[in-house]
Amino acid sequence: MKTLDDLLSEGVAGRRVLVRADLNVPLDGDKITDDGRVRASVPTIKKLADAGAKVVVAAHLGRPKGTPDPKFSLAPVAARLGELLGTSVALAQDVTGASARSTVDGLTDGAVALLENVRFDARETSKDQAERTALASEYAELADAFVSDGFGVVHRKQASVYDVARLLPAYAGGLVLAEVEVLRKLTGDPAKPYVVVLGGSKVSDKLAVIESLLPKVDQLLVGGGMCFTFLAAQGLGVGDSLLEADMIDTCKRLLAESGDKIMLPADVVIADDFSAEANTETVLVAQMYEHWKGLDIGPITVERYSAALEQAGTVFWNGPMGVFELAPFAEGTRGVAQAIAGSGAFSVVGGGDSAAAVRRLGIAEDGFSHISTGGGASLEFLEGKDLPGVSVLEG
Ligand SMILES: Nc1ncnc2c1ncn2[C@@H]1O[C@H](COP(=O)(O)OP(=O)(O)O)[C@@H](O)[C@H]1O
Ligand SMILES: O=C(OP(=O)(O)O)[C@H](O)COP(=O)(O)O
Repeated sequence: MKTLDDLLSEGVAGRRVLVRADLNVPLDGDKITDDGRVRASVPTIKKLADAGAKVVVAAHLGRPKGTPDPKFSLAPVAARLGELLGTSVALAQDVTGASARSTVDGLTDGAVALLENVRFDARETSKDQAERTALASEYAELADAFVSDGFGVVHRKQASVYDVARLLPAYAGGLVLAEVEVLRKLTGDPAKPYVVVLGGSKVSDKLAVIESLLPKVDQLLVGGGMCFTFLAAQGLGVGDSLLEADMIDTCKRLLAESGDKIMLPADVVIADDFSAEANTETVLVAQMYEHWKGLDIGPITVERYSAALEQAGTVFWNGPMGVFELAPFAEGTRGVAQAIAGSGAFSVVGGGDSAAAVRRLGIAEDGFSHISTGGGASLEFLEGKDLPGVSVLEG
């Protein structure tokens, strides 16, 4: 696999280099609430710019529906990236259209431009390889070389992650290399017990991962939006909580096959609305109300999960335990984060929101051995799955 250092030693002055970064940050309106991913992307971009490249950054934000949507514009990200780089970053108004082409044509050596959200073009995430390749060819026309540095997105077989790497000379960026190196420590011979904590809201993505992860771990602690499909599989009513109904049978089977490894919440914080002003109650999982939503794990659960984490030799955590962005539902995530940070285990936390939660809840970052920018990407790596955005670089 060729790396950023190889590209730099080939010489990049005056060459256009397309960098796929993961700039998918949490926003409150147009305010970035955690800029961790932007910061993590700076070193690679800066090295290229300092070496005189014309740097063209491609990234996604959220999950727009394949068409331009101002809510998902990268404008706030372009501004923040410019502040961190100490230079202005031109934002193209489209992905590969007239604005992108003229923005790239206007770049001087060492300057940086950002394309608009790549997911504004439906071909980016298409299942049809020909469609993705057509878009990838348009990216390839904007650059002479490609650097894959968006670790958080390397598990996606998408045009700006995978297909473009087949059309341009492609190199692994510093962030991708660093993340893979740390995560390898978890796939070798992790110190036991190896405890994985899973939560968050990308339920179907992550339920799919559990099956292959279970044989590798000693204990799986489930919280966040993830837990309700398991609780439903146990025959419990979960009200209006996040539920992946077509995965209930899978969860039943997983509980039957590996129930001793899977820990589920004993109590949850429920609310009559998805809001900080909602009425809330803490109830045992068998007592959830119809039409209320489970938005956090409860204190009994935090205590049990903390006890398991105290014993751990290795911990991997992805996905907040609740809607930590709203104060009434932040305590589960805080409690589990504190338990991991205090455990003394080799600990990795991964995922845009999980990493943001650590910082926002004021948990000391040095309590974790590594804070990864990728949640789903880390999980798929730990599962032993091929990461298309990495293996494509291996040729
Ligand atoms: N019980 C829940 N119901 C709905 N959303 C939840 C729940 N618990 C956590 N979340 C949400 O999950 C989101 C993060 O999920 P995800 O993207 O899977 O994590 P990460 O970015 O760390 O990989 C957060 O915005 C959080 O509010
Ligand atoms: O936020 C991300 O992943 P994560 O929530 O698993 O950390 C990445 O930017 C990938 O986004 P996607 O899951 O919409 O493809």
